[in-house]
Amino acid sequence: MGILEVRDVSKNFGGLKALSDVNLSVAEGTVHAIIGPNGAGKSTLLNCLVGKLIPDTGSVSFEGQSVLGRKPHEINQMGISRVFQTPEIFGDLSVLENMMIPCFAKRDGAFELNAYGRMMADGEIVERAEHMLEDMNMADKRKMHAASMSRGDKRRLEIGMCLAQEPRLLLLDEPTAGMARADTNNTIDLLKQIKEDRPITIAIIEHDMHVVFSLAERITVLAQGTPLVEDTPANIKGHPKVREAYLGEQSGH
Ligand SMILES: Nc1ncnc2c1ncn2[C@@H]1O[C@H](COP(=O)(O)OP(=O)(O)OP(=O)(O)O)[C@@H](O)[C@H]1O
Repeated sequence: MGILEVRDVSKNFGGLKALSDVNLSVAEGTVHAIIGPNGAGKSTLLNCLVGKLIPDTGSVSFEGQSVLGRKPHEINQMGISRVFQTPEIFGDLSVLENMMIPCFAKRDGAFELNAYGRMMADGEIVERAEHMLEDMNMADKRKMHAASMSRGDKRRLEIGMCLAQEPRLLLLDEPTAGMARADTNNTIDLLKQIKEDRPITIAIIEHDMHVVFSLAERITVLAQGTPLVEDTPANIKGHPKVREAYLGEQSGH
């Protein structure tokens, strides 16, 4: 059984079948990519995993426990962390202050704005955040305003903030969307490093095939709300059904 098990999940929006009978098993410790043309249902599926949407039918379980009916923050506490398409960082705070927030939340269960002063004076949290920034190769940027960093560094910080919560499953929603090639390659290297250093499982939605084939060990291709095929990258590359449903549409992106 995988660390994440999706069984017969369907989701309709009015008359539109966004997902129909989706089955997906993500093996522990792997990088599993979910690809597919625009409108295939990738984001809808991801939203069903993190509690932002509730499937009409089917089940979703993480480490054998159902996530359905739980709120996003409860699912996060179960060990699933999600990195959004647009970096979710606090632009007005420094890089170090940003990193301190998930470190504080991990230790104390939650972060509230009125805890800010207490957090700033907390040596253990400062130390933990500095350690995480070193891990992310960002120690030299600790005093920078988060808003003033490049898109690639913002993404690096955000991924680090997710890792500070020590998730066992990291969900990435198009982590390189809108990035220049150099930032994309840095993000690929960072994710490879994270994978090497930690016993973590990664599920990634991505349009950029360079990113997918650089990272993924398994690939599920979604088309019109249904998994078309799941296989290794080598087999997906040459699969006629995939070429027809997806790779043929690459020029549209
Ligand atoms: N909240 C919603 N209300 C109505 N329809 C929706 C909603 N969210 C998604 N859809 C529809 O469901 C289908 C699947 O959308 P989804 O965003 O999951 O696809 P996707 O594979 O993530 O696409 P993209 O690659 O463009 O992000 C699409 O037809 C979309 O228009």
